[in-house]
Amino acid sequence: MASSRPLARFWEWGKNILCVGRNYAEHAKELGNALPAEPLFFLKPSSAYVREGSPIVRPYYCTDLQHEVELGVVIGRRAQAVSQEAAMEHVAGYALCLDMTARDVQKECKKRGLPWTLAKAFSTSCPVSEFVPKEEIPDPHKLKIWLKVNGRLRQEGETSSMIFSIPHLISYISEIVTLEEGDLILTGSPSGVGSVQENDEIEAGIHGILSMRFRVAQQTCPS
Ligand SMILES: O=C(O)/C=C/C(=O)CC(=O)C(=O)O
Ligand SMILES: [Mg+2]
Repeated sequence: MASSRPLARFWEWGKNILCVGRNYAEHAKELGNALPAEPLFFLKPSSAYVREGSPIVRPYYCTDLQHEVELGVVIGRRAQAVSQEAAMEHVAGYALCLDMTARDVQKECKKRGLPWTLAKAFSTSCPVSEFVPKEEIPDPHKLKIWLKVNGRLRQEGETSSMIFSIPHLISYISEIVTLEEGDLILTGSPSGVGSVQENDEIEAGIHGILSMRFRVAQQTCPS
């Protein structure tokens, strides 16, 4: 049953954030990864959301915080094992997202065969833009997403370059995790990911649709 809560504020719902990785060939290559045979995904908690006006906080245990700009897909209707053909009926809209990553920690986790939670799921690791209703984006595979740090372009990618399309991702994920209204899927980052420092300003956008800005802050080490 549809909820009466406005999806335009989906980040307040406390629902799941599912993040797809290695979904752009150039990005998989820049990190030295093979192309995936099927979608790779991981989770962030909903407390990872941060909105414009609040900073992205680099965790005290991280020495290399990196940006990944990604198109987010907001689920509007429960999806359990849906076909690719039916998948888009479950989409309510889109948002621009950053998959902030403690890259040094992720590298260590990969080396030791540990989960990526410390690298990907910390508080403020998921900055999000305004919600864009699906009617305003007739084809989500024809978007240009970009990211600048201190005014310098770092990332620019076409969503047409995704290895697995949005219907493919929804269908695949929904066979494993039942998707619910208010859930968000981050569809993976194009190439150009890089480090940010305290006080840097990150600006990111979907060309012709929206942009957002965040400042980077440093978490103090808990005593
Ligand atoms: O395997 C790695 O070294 C890194 C993978 C990622 O961080 C995956 C993503 O989050 C992405 O491609 O967007
Ligand atoms: Mg990512």
